[in-house]
Amino acid sequence: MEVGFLGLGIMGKAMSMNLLKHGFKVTVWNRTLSKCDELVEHGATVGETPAAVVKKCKYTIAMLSDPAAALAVVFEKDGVLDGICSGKGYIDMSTVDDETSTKISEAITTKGGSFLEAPVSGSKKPAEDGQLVILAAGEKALYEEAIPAFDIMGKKSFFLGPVGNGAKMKLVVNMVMGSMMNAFSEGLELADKSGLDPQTLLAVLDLGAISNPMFRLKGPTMIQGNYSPAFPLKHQQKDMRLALALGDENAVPMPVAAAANEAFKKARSMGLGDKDFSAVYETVRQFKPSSS
Ligand SMILES: NC(=O)C1=CN([C@@H]2O[C@H](COP(=O)(O)OP(=O)(O)OC[C@H]3O[C@@H](n4cnc5c(N)ncnc54)[C@H](OP(=O)(O)O)[C@@H]3O)[C@@H](O)[C@H]2O)C=CC1
Ligand SMILES: O=CCCC(=O)O
Repeated sequence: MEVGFLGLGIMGKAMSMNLLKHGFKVTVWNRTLSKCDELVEHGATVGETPAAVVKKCKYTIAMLSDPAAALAVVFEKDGVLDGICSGKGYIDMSTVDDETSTKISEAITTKGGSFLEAPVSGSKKPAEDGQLVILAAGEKALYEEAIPAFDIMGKKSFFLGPVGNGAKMKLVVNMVMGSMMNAFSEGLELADKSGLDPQTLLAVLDLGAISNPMFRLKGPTMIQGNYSPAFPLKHQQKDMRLALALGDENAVPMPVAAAANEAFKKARSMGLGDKDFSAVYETVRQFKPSSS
């Protein structure tokens, strides 16, 4: 099977590499061209523009940073729309809002192509290991055709109905995750400042009702102050912002998520946007009294 892949950041690189390793023919494109090199070493070919990739491949997947990037790659000159036509499928796996996804879907289908949104749960390591959770919505026939690729990239795929439902599900999940990360950061700091060993807190949390993979994975590195990016903080803040907008639209009060968003914004203002989202811990760590 031949697929195109647009966007070779942390996630796109791992996902396209997995497709290559499992025998797919992959044509890649990335705005910063040099990021294609490693994929080429593993057998990928490079398309000069998104349009060139779409013209070459029956199916094209995108994994881009945010709504602005997802829209630019489709609508700008030599973008996806310049290559799409009947018989071709476009699958956007970026985390965006439902309005962005709907705009892209309408443009693709107007030109005769088919569209699926398919954002993912799971980060760098699950992407490398083919263990993502895929939250697809849009054209059911394209979903079924994409299953061989989804089965390589993920451990479970959901089909959630019309375009927008995948984007919304992803934003709800990441809103919960971002709120949890802030509560966890405060807990680590509270343990430390009140004379407890944060490592013991991790052991206690892991044995109780709120044990979860995120605390288990991120706790030890947060205590070390190691924020090597798996999920960049700027993207988590984008997801909180988009989830809060969804809350506005549906009149859902979300005071916890709003506070978490402020903490991520604070972290960005501290220059932590490209660090892992767990670096939000630094927003509570920095307020420790200098005498302590
Ligand atoms: N990292 C994670 O754990 C997860 C991330 N996600 C989501 O997946 C998406 C990608 O995340 P991730 O790989 O971490 O992000 P990265 O920041 O590592 O990569 C972003 C990609 O988007 C491209 N890009 C940004 N702006 C533009 C633009 N204007 N035009 C064209 N290309 C652009 C970048 O190109 P360039 O290299 O040129 O900058 C790069 O390929 C995001 O929506 C994120 O929220 C979802 C699940 C987990
Ligand atoms: O969008 C990023 C999600 C990260 C994760 O699910 O671990």
